[in-house]
Amino acid sequence: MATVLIVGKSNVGKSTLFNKLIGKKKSIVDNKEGVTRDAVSDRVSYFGKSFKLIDTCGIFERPEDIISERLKNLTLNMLSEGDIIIFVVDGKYGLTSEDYHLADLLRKSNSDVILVVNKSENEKKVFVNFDDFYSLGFGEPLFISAEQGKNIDRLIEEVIKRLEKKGLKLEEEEEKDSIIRVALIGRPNAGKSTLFNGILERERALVTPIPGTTRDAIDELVEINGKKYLFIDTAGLRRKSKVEYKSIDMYSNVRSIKSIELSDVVVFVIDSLEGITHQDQKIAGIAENRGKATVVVFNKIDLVKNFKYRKQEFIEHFMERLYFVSYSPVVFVSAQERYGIGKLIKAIKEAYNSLFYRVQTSAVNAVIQRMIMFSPPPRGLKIYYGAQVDVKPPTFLFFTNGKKVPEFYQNNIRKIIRENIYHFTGAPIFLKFKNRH
Ligand SMILES: Nc1nc2c(ncn2[C@@H]2O[C@H](COP(=O)(O)OP(=O)(O)OP(=O)(O)O)[C@@H](O)[C@H]2O)c(=O)[nH]1
Ligand SMILES: Nc1nc2c(ncn2[C@@H]2O[C@H](COP(=O)(O)OP(=O)(O)OP(=O)(O)O)[C@@H](O)[C@H]2O)c(=O)[nH]1
Repeated sequence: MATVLIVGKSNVGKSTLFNKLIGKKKSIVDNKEGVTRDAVSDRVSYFGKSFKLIDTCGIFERPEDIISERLKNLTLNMLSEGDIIIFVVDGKYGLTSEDYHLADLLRKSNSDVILVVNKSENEKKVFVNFDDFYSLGFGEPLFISAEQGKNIDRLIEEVIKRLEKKGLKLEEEEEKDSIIRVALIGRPNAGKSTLFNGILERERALVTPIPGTTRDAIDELVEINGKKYLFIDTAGLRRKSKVEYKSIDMYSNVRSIKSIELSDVVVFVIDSLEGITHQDQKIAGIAENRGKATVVVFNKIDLVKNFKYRKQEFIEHFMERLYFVSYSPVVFVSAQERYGIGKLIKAIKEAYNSLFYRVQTSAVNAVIQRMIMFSPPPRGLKIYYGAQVDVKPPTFLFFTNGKKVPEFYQNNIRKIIRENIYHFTGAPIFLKFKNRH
């Protein structure tokens, strides 16, 4: 993967910039000098393109400081690893000998350098030192404010332009790993244990128990047809001693939410005789919110009289109560009679694959343009173009004129994507909007 390093003396805002570029909080930001101790690395994703970003530890001027010396050597070794170096200087306090020293090193190492003047929210102040920045010898500097997000997109675009000019491939690969993490969630007595045991038995699965993240949780790695599934928090499910675990907290919010967080696919087990409750709705909402794939299981269909003729009723019940995850596959099962289990496994796999599916930018824009024509956005709102920018969950970014996009129109966009490009069965679609200017 193409690699970009952030280099600069202490306290110029490297960690702040790193966080801004990756969009998460990862390195520690502190206004004491030398707080960033180790190099941190992560991926920057931008319109389906990505590169690896490394926040280097600071280079310090005092050779008598042993730790700093070690860090300095580390950084020097790293310079050779970077395809591009983002050299950060401080626009608020201007240049010091450290910056010139570092510039020398960078020139000697033949690195491709983008000079970035951070803390440039106050342009007047910056302009006092304008010539100084040129004198570093890296051409025209880019003035940014990591803290306020100013010119961050321009910086990313410049990085991408230069990386591509070097012939480096930036198209994102799928980041699927080989294990599908599954949580079985449902009210007490819905039949989760019976279902889990049914899966193990019916699929003649290979099972490896793994201690989970909470003290009394057990995750189990199950291999079905050569594919690995990690079932999250099966402590209450496997060999249930009814007295020990019965009902107490398998549906307590905290425990369910924890399981949801750890999983890729959430399987909602519903007792067909009881139907979907308010609690089920709440938990499904949480799963959707966290970007998890969902599968809905109506269990105990052996107890439903005339089930064959009543299937549609259940579907309608699902659409009414769980309309916000209406993209989920619905599977009818009798855990006790081991019926429907193969279909359930297929649905889990499909939902998981949807999480990672990527559609083409041209397709997104074609359908969005049509949508704008036939069902125009509310007055004052303009949507220009967009692209899928991420997976897990599939996330789309649209450029607008900055007007708020109402919820109903966002739902229209999702619907249009599902109906005309890819259905993303089981996966939520996240939307982001950005002012073009
Ligand atoms: N005014 C202003 N301050 C900033 C900006 N970016 C970062 N800072 C501040 O500068 C200080 C240093 O930021 P860091 O991101 O920790 O700097 P660093 O280069 O990683 O520092 P070391 O850990 O010492 O290497 C913090 O107090 C930040 O809040 C900016 O764009 N404008
Ligand atoms: N008839 C019928 N009974 C079922 C089915 N699935 C589960 N049951 C019964 O429903 C009861 C509850 O099943 P469990 O598997 O213990 O349910 P659970 O969701 O694990 O329950 P908690 O541990 O309380 O959360 C048991 O008596 C099961 O035998 C089914 O498909 N059909």
